[in-house]
Amino acid sequence: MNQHIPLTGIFVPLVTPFAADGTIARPALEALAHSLLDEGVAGLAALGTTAEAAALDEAERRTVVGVVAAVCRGRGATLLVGTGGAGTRGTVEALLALGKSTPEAAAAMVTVPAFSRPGEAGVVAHFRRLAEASPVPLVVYHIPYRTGQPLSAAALLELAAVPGIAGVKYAVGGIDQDTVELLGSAPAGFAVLAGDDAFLSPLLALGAAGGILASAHLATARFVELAAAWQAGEAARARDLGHQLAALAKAAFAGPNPTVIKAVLHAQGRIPTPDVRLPLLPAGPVETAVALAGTDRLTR
Ligand SMILES: O=C(O)C1=N[C@H](C(=O)O)C[C@H](O)C1
Repeated sequence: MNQHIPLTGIFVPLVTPFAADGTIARPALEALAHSLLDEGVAGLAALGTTAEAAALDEAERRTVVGVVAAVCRGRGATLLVGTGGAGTRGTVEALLALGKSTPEAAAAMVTVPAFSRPGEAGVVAHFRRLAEASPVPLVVYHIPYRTGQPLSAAALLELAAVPGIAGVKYAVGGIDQDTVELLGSAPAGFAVLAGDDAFLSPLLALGAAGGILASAHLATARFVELAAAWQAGEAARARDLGHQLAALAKAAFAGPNPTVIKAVLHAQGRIPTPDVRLPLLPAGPVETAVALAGTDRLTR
């Protein structure tokens, strides 16, 4: 098992930039990764939802991980890699392959099995099996509005006690009793990372270790500043900045992720096209202009 690296701060799940011919724009991906690290993020996540991982073929996924891993290696940054699928056996195989190909990955981000709705006990058994077999620590990616599988605080705390499970990317679309219970009872060393951009600030206020956030492609240094402000207990400053960044996140998610973010990155000249792959459709001009203006307000 990999050295257990503390997962704190802001992580950006990178978009996959495409060239005009539809291939992966490797130089743009590399430059984007460097620019985010220059702005102070703790690390990068390859092959998140934001990367359109489901629309990439196996060779393209290898390319993305290779580029992002090389940047993280060179910069001493923490690397997370989205891995696995809805089945336990296939996910074990994917984790073993990740351990071989990318042993420096600090953790594999593994989604709660989608679509089969196995129930809480099934989810816990799934992750126990993965953690036993995996050469890489796991971050449970809990996003019930995508997977269809809710989890109580009790189930998440059961997962938190499993050796080899380093944290949870928490994206339940709100804050409720389970959220408060989870953050109040999570063991030391288990990282609760915000995965819903609009709820980053309140989750940090409740004690989250950081966040994995697509909208942190934009106004990156301000997201880093927000995490640092909550860490330092500067509540007034953090609260104000948190509200501004929540507004930016709302604009960045006005279309399906990552359509608006790609459009803004393209408008900023940071990626060669705003292109996304079907079934996603490109962001419209209005959403793009609103998110671009919001980014400009926070970065000027
Ligand atoms: O790719 C990710 O990781 C993220 N995906 C979420 C989603 O698309 O639902 C959003 C979050 O910002 C990061």
